[in-house]
Amino acid sequence: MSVRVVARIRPLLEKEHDKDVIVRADSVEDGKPFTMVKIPSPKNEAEEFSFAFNSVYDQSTTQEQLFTAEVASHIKALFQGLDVTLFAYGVTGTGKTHTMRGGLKLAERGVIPRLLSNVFRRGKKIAKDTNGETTVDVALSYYEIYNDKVFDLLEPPEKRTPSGLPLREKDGKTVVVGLSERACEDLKDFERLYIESNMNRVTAATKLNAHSSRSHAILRVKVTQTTGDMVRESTASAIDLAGSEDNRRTENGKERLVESAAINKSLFVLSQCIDAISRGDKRIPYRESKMTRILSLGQNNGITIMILNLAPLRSYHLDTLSSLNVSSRAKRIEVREIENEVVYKQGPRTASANLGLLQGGAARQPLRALANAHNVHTGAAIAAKTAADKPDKPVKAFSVYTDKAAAKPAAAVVAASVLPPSRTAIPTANSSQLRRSNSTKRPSDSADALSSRPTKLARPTHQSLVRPSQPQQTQPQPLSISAEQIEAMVEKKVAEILASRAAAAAAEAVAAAEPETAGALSAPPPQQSKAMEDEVRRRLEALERRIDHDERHDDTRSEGLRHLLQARQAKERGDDAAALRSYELALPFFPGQAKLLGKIDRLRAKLGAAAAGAAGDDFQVAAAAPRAERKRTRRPKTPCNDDEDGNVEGDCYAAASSPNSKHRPADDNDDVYDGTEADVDDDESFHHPSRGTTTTKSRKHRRKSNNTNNHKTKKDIEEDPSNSPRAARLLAIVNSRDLRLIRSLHGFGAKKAQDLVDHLNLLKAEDEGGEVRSLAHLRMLPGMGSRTVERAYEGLSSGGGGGIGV
Ligand SMILES: Nc1ncnc2c1ncn2[C@@H]1O[C@H](COP(=O)(O)OP(=O)(O)OP(=O)(O)O)[C@@H](O)[C@H]1O
Repeated sequence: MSVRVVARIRPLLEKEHDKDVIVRADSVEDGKPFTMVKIPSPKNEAEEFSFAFNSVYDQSTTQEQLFTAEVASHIKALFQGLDVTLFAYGVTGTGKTHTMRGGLKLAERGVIPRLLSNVFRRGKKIAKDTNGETTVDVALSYYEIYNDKVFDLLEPPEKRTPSGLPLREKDGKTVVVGLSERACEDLKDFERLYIESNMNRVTAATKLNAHSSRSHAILRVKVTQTTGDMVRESTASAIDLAGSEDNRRTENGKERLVESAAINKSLFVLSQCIDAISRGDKRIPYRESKMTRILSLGQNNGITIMILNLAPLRSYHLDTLSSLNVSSRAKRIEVREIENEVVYKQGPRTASANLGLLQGGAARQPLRALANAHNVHTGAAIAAKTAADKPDKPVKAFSVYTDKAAAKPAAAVVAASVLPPSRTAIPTANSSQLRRSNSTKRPSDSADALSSRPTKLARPTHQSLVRPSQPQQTQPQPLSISAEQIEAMVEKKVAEILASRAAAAAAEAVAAAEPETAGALSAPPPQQSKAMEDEVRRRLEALERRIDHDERHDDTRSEGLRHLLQARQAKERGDDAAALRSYELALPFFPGQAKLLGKIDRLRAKLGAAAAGAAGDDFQVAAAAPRAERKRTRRPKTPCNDDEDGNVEGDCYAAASSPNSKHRPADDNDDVYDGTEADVDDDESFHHPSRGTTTTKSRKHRRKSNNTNNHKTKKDIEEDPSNSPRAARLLAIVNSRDLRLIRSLHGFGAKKAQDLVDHLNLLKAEDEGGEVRSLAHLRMLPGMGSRTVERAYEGLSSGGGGGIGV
């Protein structure tokens, strides 16, 4: 199934004129629905370009018509376990937000509120039809990608960290770590939450749109259907992309330009992904922007609908052509229309327990991908045959292992009760596919079941679905594998290997020495046997370690990553003590990781040295400063202002040539440990915005240039300890949190000032007082640094930032 791409041409707005209209909807034949967009060539008005789409909606299309035609039919599929992704794409001011969100009036409501309304209605109907046997829960998460950083829209802006939330890959999907989720009871509940969260979204007036979205907004609606032990989860994602902008037309100011660059970059990456997929390239540049990582076009299963929004005006001519080009290529993207698997809270059978064990203990209905599940039409021949037998069966792009031979399992019964025939009608988009016939299914306990099934990555069962402990003997045993069982399996394998090697070696030796006795196998020479044994043991140990690691990996990794994330956030706050604690907590999850150990050592040394050197420090904090802050502030005498991650703002890279710094690799500010690269976001997601994207090169450059200021910074500030009038004045300005005053400091732009205020608010929210009490403390805040503090400090003496007298 391809991505469905539809185009919507918006009507003229107040000051727009008919004479400027150049885009129109057309059909291939008179009387047929519109499927073409026509637009003249920019070089020759007489020549017209045509772009074909799955559907085209002209200026007269209402919100309701669009929803009914494009979205309503997929709600059924959503409840059948398919994920549904809807996204609006187009130039700024073409109606994306109008299409997705719409207005407040009933008729003006966009796709999102209508989708929710339908989801709640269907959920209620299911509960009613099953007499409450099936419950439907709806939960929302809502976030934005602003300047390539992810922020939770369900949380107030004060709670944002400058670097936003990191991404990780889980079960083949990109997830946002630390994103909140809110249960939603009904439409009213949703509307309250949605309106509230939209206030947190970054929008601003630009020349092209009075309420331009400056971020990509992603709403995820998780639908969970529970019937007894069986849980089916599916997600509808509605994405309102920010619009591309031609900055020659927007007359954007500095801040808008930065946003615009981030928006344009991510949309450019999206168009590159679309091109690469439609060309069949192996490498798709998803990872080059967070938006494309999250959208995962062509990688996600389920149904994807792209709504291309167009303005009909000449002033958009080139932009319109460009977005028509990109989106018409998107039609070629194939999406696997695969339902999410049903998960059982409790294992329905014991026969397949071993399979469950090897797959990480998750009690799931095992699925076997079709040879070409990617293209669901490959099942057409089977589909045609099956259609005649079972016309009401839903479509699947995989076959299900059944346990027909085994005692009647709960699985089949529950599946039937959750999706009664009346509700398993094939979704429109699905109508060409049919379920494979039962003849293709194999019982899960057949002899070859284990060997012939494709390997699946072990996935941790969702916590809420973890099987409750079973006290009764008669209940199926929990799916787990003990260390003894692993040991026994490995022992057995090793014994077999040893025996066969010994036999082969003995046969070889005998054959070489005495051909006539070749038939009588004797033991290999003791030395050779010993060497073999050692070798096998060595491999055995490695295997054991790997099994042990694999088993624990998924479960523990997220816990470990959580600690790493907390450590990073603590560091961003400048709270080294908390960072150290979190790193130490993470250590058991990444045992022996050199990088992590290095970080811990450095932090310990830093905090220890700070404590030891506190008495002689020129920048002692005031006695009233909180303990954690004192720890942060008492730094080693080295005028090094890096944040132990190598993120350097100030003068520390005199230390770059010191023995200590040799141990610090250039990319040492990744919280990436063996096997977890895909899980923790890149470096840049942890960067403070004011630093921009820090490449190793630029970091080196900065280190170099900062070296030259090394002496000066320390000397100057030493002459002016924190309690000097000038320092007090600087601190008073900072602590005022007054953006205007802070911006008046030398070296502070709007962004730096805003970041500083955000950070102080964060400290306050976290009960750390939110006051900066010394220059040393100030230097340690994210985005600050010796150089910044020095400039601001010097600037004060020459009259800058003079709004506050002390
Ligand atoms: N189908 C429509 N009917 C009526 N008004 C529309 C329609 N589409 C867009 N508009 C109006 O056009 C203006 C721009 O629309 P909107 O803000 O949705 O654009 P956008 O593509 O989301 O822009 P940006 O990318 O800058 O956020 C708004 O005033 C909106 O109300």
